[in-house]
Amino acid sequence: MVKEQFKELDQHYQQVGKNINIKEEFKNNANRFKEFSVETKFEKSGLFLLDYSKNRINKQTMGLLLNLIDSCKVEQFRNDMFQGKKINFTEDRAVLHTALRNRDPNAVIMVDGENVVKQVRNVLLKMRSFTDRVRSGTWKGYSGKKITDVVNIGIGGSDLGPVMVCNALKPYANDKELRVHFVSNIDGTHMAETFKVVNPETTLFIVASKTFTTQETITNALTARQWFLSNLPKGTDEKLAIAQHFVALSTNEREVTKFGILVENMFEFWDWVGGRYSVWSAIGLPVALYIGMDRFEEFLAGAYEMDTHFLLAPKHQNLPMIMALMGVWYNNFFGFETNAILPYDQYMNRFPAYFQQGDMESNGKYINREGQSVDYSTGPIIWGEPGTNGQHAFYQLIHQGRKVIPCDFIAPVESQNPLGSHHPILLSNFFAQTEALMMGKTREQVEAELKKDGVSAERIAEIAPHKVFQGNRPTNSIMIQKLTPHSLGALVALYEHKIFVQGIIWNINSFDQWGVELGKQLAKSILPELTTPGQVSTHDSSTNGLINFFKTHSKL
Ligand SMILES: O=P(O)(O)OC[C@H]1O[C@@](O)(CO)[C@@H](O)[C@@H]1O
Repeated sequence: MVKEQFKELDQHYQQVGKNINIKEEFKNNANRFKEFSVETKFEKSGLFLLDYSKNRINKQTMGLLLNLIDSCKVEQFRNDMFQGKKINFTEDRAVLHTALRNRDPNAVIMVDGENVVKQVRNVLLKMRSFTDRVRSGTWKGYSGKKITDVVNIGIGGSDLGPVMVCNALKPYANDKELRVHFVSNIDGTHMAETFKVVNPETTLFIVASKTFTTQETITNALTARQWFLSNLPKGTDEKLAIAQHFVALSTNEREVTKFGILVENMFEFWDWVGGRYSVWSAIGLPVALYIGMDRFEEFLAGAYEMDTHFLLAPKHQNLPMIMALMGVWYNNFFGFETNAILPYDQYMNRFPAYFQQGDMESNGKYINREGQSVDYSTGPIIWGEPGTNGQHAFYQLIHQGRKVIPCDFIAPVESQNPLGSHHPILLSNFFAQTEALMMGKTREQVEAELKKDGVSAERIAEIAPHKVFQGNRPTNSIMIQKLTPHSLGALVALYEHKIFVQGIIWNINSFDQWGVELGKQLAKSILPELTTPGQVSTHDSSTNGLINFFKTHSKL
């Protein structure tokens, strides 16, 4: 049964859509690029070009896809989100990561009778004062030395965002002055390797956890505190030392205090900030420490520009809506189940990973807003690596595999490191890959090339089929002027709103994450079994077998 709003599109897909050949579409329409691309210039985030012409669409397709925006009431839900309505209905929460970056001095966004914008701005002021003190050396460690290293202890949205942004905005930092390190995995290696490279005297630990109950984070934080205290010179005031070297980012003051971090060293955020949407909040403190508060606020401002675009741009020129509709077209009609994000910028090396959580934790669901199981596909599998590296790893499958992978190619016009001919070479690959994926290479072209190279007819007959590229492989190309705090903020917000639009079209709640609970629950019951004597028989034979293999051979 096709979702009611998909009916017309499904007809179009069956009659026309599934046979669209992009190369043919270009041949028959010299204006195709113009008609299926959006170029916009943001005041601060600069130029943005979305070229979606290399997709399996024609004008009729786009018209029908755009109808989904109306038939699924996307704009109504969007306005509800921005206004603080509790659209996260399973947790009875508003969804207001947009409030965190709202730059309108007169903004009023009410949640439970409070103007949340005031709270947001108070925390930003506190972050600014703190980062200024740490970066200037006014904030000292227990031995009177300035902070040289920040260790952010967090996982999921309390890690991936700061990691991605610090990597992407490294040109705006000064590693000689202040380095940031990230510990997320409960695997002791993560903490142990970090201890090797930081000096407790000059290290600031940030315990980042929205709930302040996440097992990995609290365990890592306790280990860090123990390591820190064990390195304190005899007679040092431990409470004072903790106060100088540990801060918390959380919504949970009670647990923060219980851990031993002073309330004045806690940077708060709120339950209407989803973990995977929290980099704009106090969770962004490591970013602000690394690149400075001014740059962090530029990052916020870039996102605010994209928010405004999302609110005001007509749907046929609305970047998040178009990106979302391309994804729905492939996910729900072609059955292409993954989406590769391929940034041609080494600084964006953690961008795909960031949106693995952002997208898959938002839309990896099967129950709709009415509590029923849906019978259509929802969130895609998100993956990707920077270009050109991916070309030497998985592009074989993207070009000639049986699975079609819709890809987002992203590149800056300007490099942060204009070294020799590197950037033109990088961009020549960026341009070539989407052309090759779309055009392919016919058998005739392959044979003509081989013949020209003097290859024997017999060898041509043998090798030619392997060198044919079917083409018609869909891609989006996004070009920005340069990777800056502004443009990165806008780009991240673009993807956030793409995810939002798809979730509304799929009629699911993109803002809870009940699916992460069962594993945690079972892990909690297994943990004590690993250290109590004797064999385990409380599980299925596989889990019992695995646990007992571990217990037999472990030195624990
Ligand atoms: O910030 P915290 O509360 O420690 O949660 C960390 C991460 O854990 C989750 O899997 C939820 O449990 C992600 O949604 C979240 O970003």
